[in-house]
Amino acid sequence: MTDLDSFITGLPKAELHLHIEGSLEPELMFALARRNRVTIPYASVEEVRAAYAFGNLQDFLDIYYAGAAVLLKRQDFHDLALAYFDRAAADGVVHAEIMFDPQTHTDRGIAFAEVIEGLLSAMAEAEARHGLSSRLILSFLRHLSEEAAFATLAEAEPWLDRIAAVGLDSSEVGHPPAKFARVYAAAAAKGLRLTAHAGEEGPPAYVREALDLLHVERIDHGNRALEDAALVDRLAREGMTLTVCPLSNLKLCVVDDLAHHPIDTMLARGLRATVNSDDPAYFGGYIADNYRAVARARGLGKAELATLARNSFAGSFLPPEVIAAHIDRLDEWVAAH
Ligand code: HPA
Ligand SMILES: [Zn+2]
Repeated sequence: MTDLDSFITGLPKAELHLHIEGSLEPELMFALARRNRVTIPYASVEEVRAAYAFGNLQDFLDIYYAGAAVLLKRQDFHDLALAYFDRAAADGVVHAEIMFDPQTHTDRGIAFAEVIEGLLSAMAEAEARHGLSSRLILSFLRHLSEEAAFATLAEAEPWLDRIAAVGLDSSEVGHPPAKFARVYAAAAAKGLRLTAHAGEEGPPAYVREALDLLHVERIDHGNRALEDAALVDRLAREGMTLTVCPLSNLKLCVVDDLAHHPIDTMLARGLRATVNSDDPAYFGGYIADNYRAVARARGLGKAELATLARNSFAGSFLPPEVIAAHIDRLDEWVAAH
């Protein structure tokens, strides 16, 4: 390991953009298919990995939703999330805010309780095992209706004290944030924090809608905001966090080459960018792999990497005093390395 590799692994960091269903490794997919007697359209782990070549977001989503079919029981969601937390802890993650897509499961007849109780028990175990804190982000599937999102929010009611925020994911183009303005207002009224995917494939106007109509506190991805200079100035002025996912951007053809990834441009323009893994089992790397990939491709040094990690705590949904303590510890760690 080079000095920069071990700096990246050891750097205390938060992960803010992670779909727990996207952390389903092919090995676990096979194990759960066997355990639950679910048929999957692959003969081997190698065949699964070979299928992970995507031309765009929808290519990926089709395979990602199909993979989730092996998740049936509380224990499955627990095993899935604990495997992620073990892997994240090894990458220096001390806090993770994980998204889950209830509709992917409830639409298959799985009870909301099975999904969330499995995730919550893994979160408790991760805290005990690694000292890794975590929060849940309930994400609405934007290709489904406003009515379906409202129904999902209603199903979540008994667990609202254990859900930090709502998010918005799935097929972006054709499903603008405006479609969910009323759902987001209802979520905010229930005390939930707000984030949404915007500007991954969708235009800068979707990022503006997320700000103006959803009143989000962070933007997931946000790459295409860079096409609009006035929007960039606004995001910088408002200190908006962008949860950027470099290997995802490469695999989903949001960038053609990591050598052209805009992460350092974002920092240079004063944007509060962070680095995250999105769907690590599908995109070829966990969070430290993402830091390493952009560090190599864009020549980032320790100071920029520390800024990305500092931004990850600053943009989290933790209370201000907890954020301040994380940043103090990070700064001490950086000074010693
Ligand atoms: O990167 C993503 N974009 C939109 N929806 C998603 N669901 C999982 N990952 C993603
Ligand atoms: Zn995402």
